[in-house]
Amino acid sequence: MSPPGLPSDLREVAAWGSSSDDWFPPAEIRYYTNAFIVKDNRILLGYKKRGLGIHKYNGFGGKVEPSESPLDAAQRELQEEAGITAPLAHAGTLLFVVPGEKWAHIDIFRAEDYTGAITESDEMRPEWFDQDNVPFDNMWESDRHWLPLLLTNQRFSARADFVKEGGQYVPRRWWVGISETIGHNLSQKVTK
Ligand SMILES: COc1nc(N)nc2c1ncn2[C@H]1C[C@H](O)[C@@H](COP(=O)(O)OP(=O)(O)OP(=O)(O)O)O1
Repeated sequence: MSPPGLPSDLREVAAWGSSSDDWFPPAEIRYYTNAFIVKDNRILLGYKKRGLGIHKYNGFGGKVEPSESPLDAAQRELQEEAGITAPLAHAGTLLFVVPGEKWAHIDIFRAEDYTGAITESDEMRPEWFDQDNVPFDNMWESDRHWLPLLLTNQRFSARADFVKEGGQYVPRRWWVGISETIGHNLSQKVTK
């Protein structure tokens, strides 16, 4: 069964953590984006130089600003952080849950092409990886369970609960499912 916060019609493809631990309780939601370029059997990742997820590889993204749609924000963040534009398509969603913090609802996008020159920014150092050599040991721990779905273009929805201990995020439980009906209205503006 899908964990709270995810659509109910999902088929489980990966789960980790003790089912005797409850999922953390609801909190206010903040919206984020994350965008990946997948081209010629390689994936473009960025090494995060500051902020949430510092020193990890990830897609390019950040907070959805008021009056932006998730797609607007994903395009803006990709340009700001990697210097490129791309025909982004929605690939999935990830709920990142930490007790005492707002829930991060992350809309994840992918594209198979881009325009512009890939450029390092203050926040990210872009780097290509072969699809069979993704640096999972230097990424968020739950990424290894949904990124293969992104690579094979299967839409997913996932939840990852972490706790913050000594300034570090430590995984507690995650769950990944797939469905044809995932997603919300991506043209809808975020109002807060
Ligand atoms: C398990 O949790 C997460 N996994 C992955 N793969 N990515 C995550 C997770 N939690 C958050 N993220 C992503 C979502 C965003 O793309 C970034 C965080 O965005 P940031 O805080 O850097 O937002 P900006 O608006 O760019 O920040 P500034 O205000 O510093 O410009 O991490």
